[in-house]
Amino acid sequence: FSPSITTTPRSPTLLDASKCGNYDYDVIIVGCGVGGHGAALHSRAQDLSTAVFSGRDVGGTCVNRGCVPSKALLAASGRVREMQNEEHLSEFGITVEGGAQSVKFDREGVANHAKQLANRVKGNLEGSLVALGVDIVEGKGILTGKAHEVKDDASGKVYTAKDIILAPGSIPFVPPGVTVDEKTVYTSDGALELQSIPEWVAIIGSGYIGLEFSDVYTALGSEVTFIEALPNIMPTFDREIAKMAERLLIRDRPIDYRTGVFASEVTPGIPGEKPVTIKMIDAKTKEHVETLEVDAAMVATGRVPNTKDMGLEDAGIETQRGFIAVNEKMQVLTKHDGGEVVPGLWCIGDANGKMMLAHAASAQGISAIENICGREHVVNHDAIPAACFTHPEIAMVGPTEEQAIERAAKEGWTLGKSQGNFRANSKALAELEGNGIAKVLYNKDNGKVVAVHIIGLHAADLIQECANAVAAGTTVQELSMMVHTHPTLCEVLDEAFKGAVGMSAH
Ligand SMILES: Cc1cc2nc3c(=O)[nH]c(=O)nc-3n(C[C@H](O)[C@H](O)[C@H](O)COP(=O)(O)OP(=O)(O)OC[C@H]3O[C@@H](n4cnc5c(N)ncnc54)[C@H](O)[C@@H]3O)c2cc1C
Ligand SMILES: NC(=O)c1ccc[n+]([C@@H]2O[C@H](COP(=O)([O-])OP(=O)(O)OC[C@H]3O[C@@H](n4cnc5c(N)ncnc54)[C@H](O)[C@@H]3O)[C@@H](O)[C@H]2O)c1
Repeated sequence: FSPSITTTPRSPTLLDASKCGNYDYDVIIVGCGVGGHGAALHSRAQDLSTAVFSGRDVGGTCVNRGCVPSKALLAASGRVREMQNEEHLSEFGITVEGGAQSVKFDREGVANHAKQLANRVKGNLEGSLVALGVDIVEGKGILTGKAHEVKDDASGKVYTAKDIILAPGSIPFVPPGVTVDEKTVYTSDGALELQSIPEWVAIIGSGYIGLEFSDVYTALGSEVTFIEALPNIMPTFDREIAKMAERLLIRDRPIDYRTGVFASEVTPGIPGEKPVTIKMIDAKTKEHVETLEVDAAMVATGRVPNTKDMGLEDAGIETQRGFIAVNEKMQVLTKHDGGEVVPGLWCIGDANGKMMLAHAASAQGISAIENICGREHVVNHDAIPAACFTHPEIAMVGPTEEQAIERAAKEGWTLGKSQGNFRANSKALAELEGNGIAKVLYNKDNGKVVAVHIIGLHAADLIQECANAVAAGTTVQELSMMVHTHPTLCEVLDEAFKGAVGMSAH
């Protein structure tokens, strides 16, 4: 996540709050993750006096314990995988003296790369806030129960603002019965420190986090067993893509899995002395099915909002499993069903549960500020892309094919489908990465792109063109006439767009 500074730096704002009348600030933001940071930058760009409560955690999950360090681990481990793959190297005509297996890595060095990158991005983030004149309050912000007020839990000082944006983010969800010691049984928080590379690690949950870490672990030499509660592995992904991912990311690697089972009891071990034990029960019958003894277990079973102890009850706000209800404009509602708008209170990012992605949090922050400024704005969540940074990557925008079929039937339009292939793409073949597809789903009646799912080299970068198309309502007819650079991976999409209108790509 790279912060962009878009306005002229100003001096601190506390004393020159010009628009906020009787308040200390125009806007106070509680939480300084990417959501809070995005909101703060946009708030200053509108010349609003702005303060952020950071809870001593500038950058939040994404920068310190999420996107940034995990991508550093994936980058380093991906290189190890590639350089140790003798067959792959020999196809390029490359040999490594002493054999590809002589390529070594240093666990601490890899871990340091992740840590240093996180610190660097955190510093950049903090620097951008300071340069723009955002006041940073280091403590935690707690609603006092009186409108427009936030208390600093460290000093007890109360600050006021015309508008308050809650951006407290999320923390790992640990299912009941699972004991985490962050050494042998850990969440992503512990895993990112890469304290060890276990010989055999069980990963509980086959979502984004589980998949990305299976990529890191297998590249660094571990064997992985997935434990997934739902009947399919990778249950939240488009089925066709998940099947292909199973071939590319699971079957060819030292990975096996159990599906339809809950990890009901997980007990930490002692490295080198006592294994981690994992009792599994059938997801339907709840009967014990198996007990595994492994070197380590990673808990990747989703995330829950970090909204405890921030004074929500005192402010008359009822949460659902901790999630704060918001309307389309990001205004906080008193409750999830039939709640009323709480004036001057907004919630963005993971805590509102709309979409747990860094760029979604930031986009919601910008949107909230637009609405605060009186310019009505609604984020189109259907046009927000997502990516899983495995090797190869998986990326998508819009509903899965299964969801799109349902949507088309319900709304009465015809679903079209067209595919581009990496195996026919010159750039992919030059990289010896011919595995993968790009699937474009569109509305046959008006030509508009509904969703795109890609698995293949640099899918995370390729998806942006598709997200822009969904956002702008571009049709496959228009896309098929747009010129794509040759030779690039973008031509995989060109093939799919052209295929949708009966043209053939070169
Ligand atoms: C391992 C991992 C990898 C990920 N990879 C990606 C990825 O590649 N791409 C992607 O888009 N997303 C990724 N995510 C998800 C992404 O990190 C989150 O969606 C994003 O961080 C949400 O931003 P946020 O601002 O809502 O919350 P957070 O980043 O969680 O920030 C909230 C901040 O508020 C602070 N806070 C909480 N309460 C208070 C309070 N009362 N007062 C002051 N401060 C408070 C918290 O300490 C935290 O610093 C990943 C997550 C994980 C765990
Ligand atoms: N690249 C990215 O964009 C990225 C990367 C990592 C995380 N994230 C975000 O972080 C959030 C959390 O990721 P995640 O992978 O933890 O959650 P997830 O919701 O993607 O996947 C969790 C999986 O765990 C399974 N599960 C839950 N309880 C279980 C149990 N007791 N036993 C066995 N399986 C169980 C679920 O069925 C599900 O498949 C996601 O919402 C994602 O948006 C994004």
